[in-house]
Amino acid sequence: MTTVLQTFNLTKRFGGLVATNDVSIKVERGARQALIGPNGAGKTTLINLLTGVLSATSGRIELEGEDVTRLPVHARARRGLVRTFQINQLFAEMTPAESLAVAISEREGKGWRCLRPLGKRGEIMDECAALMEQCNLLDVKDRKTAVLPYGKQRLLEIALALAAKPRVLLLDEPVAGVPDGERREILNTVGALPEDVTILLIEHDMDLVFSFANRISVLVNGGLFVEGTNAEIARDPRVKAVYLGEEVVEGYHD
Ligand SMILES: Nc1ncnc2c1ncn2[C@@H]1O[C@H](COP(=O)(O)OP(=O)(O)OP(=O)(O)O)[C@@H](O)[C@H]1O
Repeated sequence: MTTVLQTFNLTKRFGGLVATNDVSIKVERGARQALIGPNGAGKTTLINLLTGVLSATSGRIELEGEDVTRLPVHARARRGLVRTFQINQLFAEMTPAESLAVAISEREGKGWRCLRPLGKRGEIMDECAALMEQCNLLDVKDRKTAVLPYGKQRLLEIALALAAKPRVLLLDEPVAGVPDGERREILNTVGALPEDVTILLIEHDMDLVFSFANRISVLVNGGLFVEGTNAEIARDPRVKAVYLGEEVVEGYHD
């Protein structure tokens, strides 16, 4: 197996608080890996370190063997390390079709010219349509993002991340805040993501974690507490203990 993303003794301090404590994790190519942990465990901080939103106090991050620890967000994204991001403010006035056309066009270095009937517009529109189909957005493609159901907005976040052609996709709580009736579409879309895209999922929803991931890393107090297959994590009494009786891994069966 090839390691795509790896951290070496990664540490982040905020004053006296150690939010990420000496974390060394490996993500293999094609993995479906989940990052879980109780509130305040350091999940968001770790993701922000991986994407470059935060800079590490010490330690190293490698993407496909290349040291990216000091690279800015956009340079890591260009190398294929992409996260879902909150669209609510960014693209509120645009339709999914327009936002995706812009995202694809930006990736191709063509800026906003895609909105004019010029050049490779046809190819961009084809890719746009394919992404909307993949992410269940065709039925809302011409509606303003601001008025879309929340589940569709989260799907658009995934589609926009896919438009960047990620090699590693960091999915940040894709069903957080989504009403029950809209979750299935997201679970299906996430479940059908292309196999060649490596995925690290941060999630509180254990149904999604156990149905989607094949490897789980548990963070506690900023440190990597335990890592293993779904079955190993589900039966590990230490994991149950750190969640202090929350209904976390009870529902999982081999
Ligand atoms: N910018 C910051 N300044 C100071 N402390 C911070 C900052 N960001 C995070 N922390 C602290 O770092 C610790 C880890 O926070 P983080 O948000 O990474 O945890 P989390 O696992 O994502 O939590 P949750 O599941 O609640 O989102 C917490 O104690 C938090 O208060």
